[in-house]
Amino acid sequence: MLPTVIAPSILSADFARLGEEVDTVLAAGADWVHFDVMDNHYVPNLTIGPLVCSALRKHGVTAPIDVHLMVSPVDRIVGDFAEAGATLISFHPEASSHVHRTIQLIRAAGCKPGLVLNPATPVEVLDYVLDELDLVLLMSVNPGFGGQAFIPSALDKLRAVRKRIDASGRDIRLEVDGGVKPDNIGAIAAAGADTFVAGSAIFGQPDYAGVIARMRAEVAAAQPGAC
Ligand SMILES: O=C(CO)[C@H](O)[C@H](O)COP(=O)(O)O
Repeated sequence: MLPTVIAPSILSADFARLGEEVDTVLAAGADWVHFDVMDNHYVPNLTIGPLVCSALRKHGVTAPIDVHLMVSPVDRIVGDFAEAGATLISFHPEASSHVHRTIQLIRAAGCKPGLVLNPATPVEVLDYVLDELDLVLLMSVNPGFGGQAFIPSALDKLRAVRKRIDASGRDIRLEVDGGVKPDNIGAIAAAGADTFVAGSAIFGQPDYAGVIARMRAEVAAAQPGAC
């Protein structure tokens, strides 16, 4: 199992103070910045684009920026995010006509590619492309909004994807996103996730460090050896 990554989703941050919010959450122990891009087309919401990613880099953010594209079509925006400083870029197979080509495009742009599975997307979508990926992002809510409840069937799906990743023998991260909280993160970790996105659970509390520490402790208890 790869070391635990806690990736707060800035979707729930105070956008009027975004640079400060990101500095605070990283100082509180977060590993990555999870950057949710919504286009009001693939999902019914509209958020932020490459300009904001680039502004965070100019502000001095050096942590990995984990860009989750909820955008269709996806290919033409990949280069802009790579130039803006994205570290990882994940996309939904439903938003690409040629999934393998989009993965190659992300890697050629110098970023790590990830594929995102919605709650109703079968795990078979990973067939023939898993070995090309650095990350599988499993949605435990339907994409589009923060603050939704974790869909319990995501646990079985995590176990199924974990088996495939282990069988591949490659260091592919298994990330989960949606409704992740201190009181369910242990079960999520036990099901095989190593990378945890949390928006409202972290930014909705005054003590970011306290929430992140509790999350890490729950993961470590569920996955002895994780840190
Ligand atoms: O991608 C997302 C929604 O599409 C968000 O990252 C996700 O829902 C995180 O928010 P929360 O932790 O509040 O559920």
